[in-house]
Amino acid sequence: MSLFQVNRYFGDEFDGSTSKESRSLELLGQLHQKAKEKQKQGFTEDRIQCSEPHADHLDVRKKRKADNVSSQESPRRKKKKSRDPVMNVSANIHSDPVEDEEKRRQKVGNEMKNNIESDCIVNRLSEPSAIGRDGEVEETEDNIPKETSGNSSFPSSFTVLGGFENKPVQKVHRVLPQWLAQPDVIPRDMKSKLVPCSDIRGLSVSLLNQLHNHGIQHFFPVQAEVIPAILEGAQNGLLVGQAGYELRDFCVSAPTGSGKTLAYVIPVIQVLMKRVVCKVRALAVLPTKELAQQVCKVFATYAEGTALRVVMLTGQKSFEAEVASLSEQRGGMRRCLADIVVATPGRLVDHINKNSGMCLDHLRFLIIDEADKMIDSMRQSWLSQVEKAVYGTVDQRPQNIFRQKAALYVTAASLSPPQMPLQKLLFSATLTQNPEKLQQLGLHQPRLFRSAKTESCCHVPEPTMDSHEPEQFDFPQSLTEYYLPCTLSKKPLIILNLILRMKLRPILCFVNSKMTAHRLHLLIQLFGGVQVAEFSSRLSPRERKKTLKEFEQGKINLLISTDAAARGIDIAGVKCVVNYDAPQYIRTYIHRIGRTARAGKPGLAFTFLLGIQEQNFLQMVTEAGSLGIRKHIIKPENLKSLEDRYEQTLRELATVIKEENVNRR
Ligand SMILES: Nc1ncnc2c1ncn2[C@@H]1O[C@H](COP(=O)(O)OP(=O)(O)OP(=O)(O)O)[C@@H](O)[C@H]1O
Repeated sequence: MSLFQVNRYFGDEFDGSTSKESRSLELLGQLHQKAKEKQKQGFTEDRIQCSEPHADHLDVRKKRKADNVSSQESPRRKKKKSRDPVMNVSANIHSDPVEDEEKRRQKVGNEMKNNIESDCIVNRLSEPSAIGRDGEVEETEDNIPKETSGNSSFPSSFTVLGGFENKPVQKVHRVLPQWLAQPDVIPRDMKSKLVPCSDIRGLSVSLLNQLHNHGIQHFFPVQAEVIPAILEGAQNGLLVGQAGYELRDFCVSAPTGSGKTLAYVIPVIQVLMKRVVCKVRALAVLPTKELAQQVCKVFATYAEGTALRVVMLTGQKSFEAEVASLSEQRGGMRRCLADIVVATPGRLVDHINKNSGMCLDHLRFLIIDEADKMIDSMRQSWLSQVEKAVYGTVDQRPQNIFRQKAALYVTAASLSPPQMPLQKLLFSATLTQNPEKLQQLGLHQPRLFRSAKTESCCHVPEPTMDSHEPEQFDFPQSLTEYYLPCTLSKKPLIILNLILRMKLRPILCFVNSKMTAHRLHLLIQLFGGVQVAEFSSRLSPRERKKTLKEFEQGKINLLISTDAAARGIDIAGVKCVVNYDAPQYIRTYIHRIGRTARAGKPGLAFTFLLGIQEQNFLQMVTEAGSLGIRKHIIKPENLKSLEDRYEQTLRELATVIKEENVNRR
């Protein structure tokens, strides 16, 4: 017995009562009838088209012409065309009725096949490599223009891909504003361009004495350029800008360690020392607590012997203690206790919003140090909060004749009442040359001071919109840069070799994470022979301060740090910087290596590079304007004697880390 019985479907009308033969004959008859009807229909349509000229008429003639041409074509091509379902209609009319059933079934199959073929052709059009591989495809290629242009057997719903003209995209050249394109040049050579302090006009004797007492007889080039420019703007005193106008803002771009801090500390002290009433007139904003602390110390040093008071707002003290240092209540009045405020942006905003004693109505200087970093933190909108606190709203403004007003176009109305100037002073070793970024700072008629060898060297490469051209920076002249090709496993041995064998100490060593800083510090501590410490956000601000002090005092030979110490930190006597982990960005590299070779003193920078990092890193550094980075190879035999001890230390380290993890839980 068979598992399946195969029955044939004869149509809806077939009820099984008539015999199969008579049913077939009946169907054949129906087919004949349909064929005759179709033939008649075609005949009538032809006659209508002949008698009534129509737009389609031309198409039909073209089609017929194409049919005639196709009849003269090669048999292979003919065969291909005969698969077209449209062409098959007329063939069916004159065919043998017995074969019709079979052909009908084939027709459906052919239609599907033709559609698939058309698809393939369309797809091949977008694949130039596929065209012309064999005769058939070449034939298709010949037909493309005819078929896509209108009367084709192609289903019109297909979109033909490709065929776009490959036009070269033109570079959009931006024109830099004049102040960026033509800056005031600061000579690069720090040693030969020193200017005696007494040559700068407008500095008081007491301030000159202070400078002398701190071993400064000459100003560095950046100081010699910027100090007189700031003093000049303050010739009219604190209340009115030069000739009654709002003052120009300054941007200063000079290498690390070139003395930018004194370039603003000295003139600000000089201008403010004549003040009568204590008000916050200078505000310096810095990205980290350590930097704010350092700058605050410099301000305090040079404010000694004057009535000026310097206050720091970084969160190192409690909020209440900071509030008390800013103002006091006396006789029903709030009295300001700070002339110069040095702050980090977060803490500053806290005081603006929560401390009623924080009054910026009389602010004369807004100093933004590490300006490029501060632009990055602009999302915190600290600057707009400061400006709001300075200019206030119309109703909040005090009714005195001198009032702070945001700088506008100069008109008779804008100059009455006289404007009380607020001048922004921006400083960085890696100041952006991107006008759009600088625009975020709302600068008023800015003036740029930029370090360069000669005036002609000060050309700022114009950025193009489509290519992110690398920015160029100035590197310290007294710095020698090296890179050390190495493998991951050899890195700890190499740093041990630098400090134990080559006697390069103190070393400031940078890593990319606080975990690496901690573990490398443990490893070297366990190895012995080196006074090592770590510096990262793992430590409290108090611990960090203590560590930096000990490093400065020479109690620590090797300080392993994250980028927390990369910017601005001024530690005297750092002879060597090591990039244990290569920095990812050029700005990070410039600030890290800038912790040595400061104030014109010599310094060394070593960067450990894995094979995979070498090419990109060297390209990045060269494009940024490095004075030259040399290869330094440490011979494997130099590391050999350290290896046994190192292996043992690694095992000890594993135990220590395990214990640490247990204690943490
Ligand atoms: N005229 C000068 N004579 C001698 N030493 C100076 C002079 N000016 C500054 N210095 C010293 O040079 C060192 C670097 O100065 P400073 O920290 O201001 O550099 P910087 O340009 O701000 O560097 P960075 O970009 O890294 O912050 C400091 O130790 C400072 O005391």
